[in-house]
Amino acid sequence: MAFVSQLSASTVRHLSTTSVARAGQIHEMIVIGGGLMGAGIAQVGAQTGHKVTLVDLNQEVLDRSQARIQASIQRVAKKQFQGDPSAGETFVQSALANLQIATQPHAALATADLVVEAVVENLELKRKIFQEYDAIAPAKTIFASNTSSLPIGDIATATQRLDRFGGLHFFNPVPVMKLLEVIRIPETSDATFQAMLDWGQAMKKTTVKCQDTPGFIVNRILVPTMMEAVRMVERGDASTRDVDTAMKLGAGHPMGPFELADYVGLDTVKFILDGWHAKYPDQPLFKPSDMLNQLVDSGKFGIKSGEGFYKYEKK
Ligand SMILES: CCCCCCC[C@H](O)CC(=O)SCCNC(=O)CCNC(=O)[C@H](O)C(C)(C)COP(=O)([O-])OP(=O)([O-])OC[C@H]1O[C@@H](n2cnc3c(N)ncnc32)[C@H](O)[C@@H]1OP(=O)([O-])[O-]
Ligand SMILES: NC(=O)c1ccc[n+]([C@@H]2O[C@H](COP(=O)([O-])OP(=O)(O)OC[C@H]3O[C@@H](n4cnc5c(N)ncnc54)[C@H](O)[C@@H]3O)[C@@H](O)[C@H]2O)c1
Repeated sequence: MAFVSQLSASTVRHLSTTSVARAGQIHEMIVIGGGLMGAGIAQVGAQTGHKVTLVDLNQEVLDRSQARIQASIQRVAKKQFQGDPSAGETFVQSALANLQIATQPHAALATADLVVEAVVENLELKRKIFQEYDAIAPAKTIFASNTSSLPIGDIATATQRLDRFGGLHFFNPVPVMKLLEVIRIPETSDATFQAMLDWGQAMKKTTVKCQDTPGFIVNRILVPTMMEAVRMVERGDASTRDVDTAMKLGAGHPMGPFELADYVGLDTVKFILDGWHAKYPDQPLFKPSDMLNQLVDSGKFGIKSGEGFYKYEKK
């Protein structure tokens, strides 16, 4: 004890990180939240040979996640193993064998190398979950959030493992989008950061590194771009359809800004924008928009509600 008290704070931090899952050694992972993103992360983890436990609130949600994962793995297999259906089937079966679902994390947490959180975008909920997990997870376990817009540091401070905390931001649809943003807070240790980068590679994603700043890289550019498109339409400078056509054919984007906003959900876009505006009121790029607010107020959330900037046929 006397020996420890003589060590500098940085040495203590270094010692505490020696037990972190070493680079390239993340085999067992837990994904919290089996919605759109969590199901995709769990799927890719299982497809790439990780032992995955997907945790959500109840069995009904988990059954829906599992069905979505199964359908998506079939699509991946069809594409990857064209002309060899039996190899495709082996791929599907071995991926599914790597995936467990659970309403409680305890059993999996005893040996997990990594926890990736993908529950709804709510700071207090994320903090509460990580605080609970922190009390039971072994020292080696790295914690990460897939948040789109919340500061990683604000989530991490609910735990005692700031050196083993970071951001792992995936893109929708996770099985298709090749990018993974790996985010560090000032306290993230080098060993943790390297382990997250190596894991991104093992997940067959291309990783980029970013500090804990609003929107990281992609959303910091996408959200203001989208809002600039909305403001153009609000001013009557161009139509939504023409802006989308222009950005697809003139800038090579797979979706125009309005199509993309409807795809990710207008409620999500508004939530992100309002959060950033509240935190940075002088930043004109984050200014709210009447058009976006009116759509969300009238329940027009995009594809998921049947209408946003465009109308969609209900499936
Ligand atoms: C605006 C800013 C707001 C920010 C909000 C925050 C959001 C967040 O933080 C960041 C993001 O995610 S930002 C958002 C980032 N996201 C973007 O920017 C997305 C931009 N969009 C795209 O890249 C394309 O439009 C898609 C890939 C979505 C669809 O591709 P498409 O060609 O238009 O249509 P297709 O014919 O249907 O699909 C073709 C093939 O893709 C495959 N496949 C598809 N889904 C699959 C799945 N779930 N599983 C497995 N496979 C799947 C499949 O092989 C399929 O072939 P199949 O023979 O049919 O099986
Ligand atoms: N949708 C996107 O395009 C996108 C892209 C990148 C990142 N994200 C981020 O990923 C996270 C999840 O987004 P999503 O679109 O998958 O949301 P979603 O609403 O589809 O899924 C959230 C899931 O979390 C579950 N959940 C809620 N409370 C829980 C708890 N206490 N324990 C376990 N599970 C719980 C819900 O039941 C639901 O299944 C958010 O932080 C979001 O900002 C979203």
